[in-house]
Amino acid sequence: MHTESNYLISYGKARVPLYRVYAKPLTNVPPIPESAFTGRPNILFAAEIDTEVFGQNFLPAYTEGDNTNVVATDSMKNFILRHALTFEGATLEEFLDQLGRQFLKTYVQMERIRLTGRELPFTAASVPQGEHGFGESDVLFKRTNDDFTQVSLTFERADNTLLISDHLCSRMGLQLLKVTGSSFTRFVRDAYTTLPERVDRPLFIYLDVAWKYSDPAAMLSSYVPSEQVRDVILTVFHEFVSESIQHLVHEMGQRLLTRFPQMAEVSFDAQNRTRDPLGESETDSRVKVYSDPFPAYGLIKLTLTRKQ
Ligand SMILES: O=c1[nH]c(=O)c2[nH]c(=O)[nH]c2[nH]1
Repeated sequence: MHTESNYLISYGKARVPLYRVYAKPLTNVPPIPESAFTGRPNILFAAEIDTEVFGQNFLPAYTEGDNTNVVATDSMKNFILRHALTFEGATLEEFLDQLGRQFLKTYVQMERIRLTGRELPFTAASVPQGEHGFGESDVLFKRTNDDFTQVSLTFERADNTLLISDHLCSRMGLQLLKVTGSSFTRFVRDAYTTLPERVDRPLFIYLDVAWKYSDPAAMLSSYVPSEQVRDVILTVFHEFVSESIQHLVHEMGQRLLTRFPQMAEVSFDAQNRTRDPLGESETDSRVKVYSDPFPAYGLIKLTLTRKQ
């Protein structure tokens, strides 16, 4: 006996790691004033891929133990790795676009699929180059815990074609500390307020930024590299004297919408990780020491959508 229920179900494989070597270099990226980034060699193309299958036709697997419409998640892992070998593109967006279409073409059992890719960041080692000083190795790469690209694409069937029904591109995990040139003053003061007004504070933020294209096809034809998005964020933070994180992310969002006309929307998740001042030099007021604050952190969000 089962109680009559509504079901929301999905299944898939999470965090399939792949390390593809000698992928196609990314070249001819149009330069922007805030960034030196115009491409990358892709000697090492490393990412983690998640698959999530949605629909109702595999509900019998849950309710009756009938796996007729279930694709083993182990096969999904093999499918991803096999296609990584033949991938001829240069971006995570292209890889997920091809992979999503191939999944739905191969498996009629899948109604809708969401693929998420997270770059595993590596940087080329800096090595001596004879008389030319130091330069980037073309064989040795160093795994970093740096910020990274993340892309999520959802594919579904429509009549006889496949379409991207949702997408989100992002740069995740930025951790930025600006030592001077940020303030936070004139906020509500009452019996609960202990925070002093700070005209100049060392602003430390954790930041994720995400964007959507007006037309998802522009992801391939008019690609926005997350490295350039990161560099726009760094430039704005460097230049702008903000009154708050709210003020800062708004300025970043406006600059991104101006710089990239193909973006329809940009959104931010910012955490305030500013440290508490613990000491100041008596001889040089620029010299200060900070330490960890109370462990809870401020959370600031913003979504900017281009007006039609
Ligand atoms: O930039 C900030 N925004 C806030 O909303 C806030 N609140 C707070 O205590 N410190 C800060 N800093």
